[in-house]
Amino acid sequence: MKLIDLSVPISPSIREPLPAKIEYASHEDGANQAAAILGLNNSDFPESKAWATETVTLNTHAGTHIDAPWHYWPTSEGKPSRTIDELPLEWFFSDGVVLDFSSKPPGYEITTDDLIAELDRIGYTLKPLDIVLIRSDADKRLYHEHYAYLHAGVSADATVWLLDQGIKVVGTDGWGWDIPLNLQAESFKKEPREGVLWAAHYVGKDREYCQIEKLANLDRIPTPFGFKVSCFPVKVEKASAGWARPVAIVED
Ligand SMILES: N[C@@H](CC(=O)c1ccccc1NC=O)C(=O)O
Repeated sequence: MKLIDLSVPISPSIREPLPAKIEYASHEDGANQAAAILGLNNSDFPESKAWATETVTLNTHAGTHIDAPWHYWPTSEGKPSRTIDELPLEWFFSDGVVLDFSSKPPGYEITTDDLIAELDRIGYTLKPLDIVLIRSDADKRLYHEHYAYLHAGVSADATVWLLDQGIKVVGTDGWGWDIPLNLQAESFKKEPREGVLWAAHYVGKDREYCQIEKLANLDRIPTPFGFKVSCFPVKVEKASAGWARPVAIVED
């Protein structure tokens, strides 16, 4: 069995609007802290060393994470949208499928026809609860200053089509599921109209689903299907997303 890490690190080096902040406390800092809490001297600990810890300030959408329906809109399918802590675990451990759009340029909008053509090419028919992973190789540009703008996105129609196949969890190795936000804004400013800004995300108003953003290493999964994906989100109370460490599980 082979396990493939599909996550990016939580790192301040990734250029995001709200990047991660990590304050590292050394073993010496830990001895000082423990001494203060316990009424001891730091020198009471061996070599004045105790716990190393980190304090992380992190938006729920920074790093590899899973969006909950609440992220998209206050309601979904006519009910209050579910938050990340309310979703069934069964959605996050299932058969995986990689659809390869790495030959498409950054900013390309993937259509329903593109999805159907790629499924045809790999010879696979989607079934309910498959986890569909969109590969654009944007993770290879993870430390680029414009990383957030350098992926192929999925159109609203194509998103609806995936959900029509019974899919509940989709994923992308790009910064976002939609085409890059700068292209959405440009198009809207040229001709203000509905269906341009965050179009695919808003599909979640009518159809309950989750999307994994900022995946990595989809190119390392040896087969387009015939593997499992484990991607349990961290249970952040009442939150619009939870971080995850998705893994592809490939049997020998
Ligand atoms: N990728 C998400 C948004 C996102 O990641 C985000 C949204 C608001 C504030 C911070 C975010 N991520 C990290 O800074 C999107 O495409 O909408």
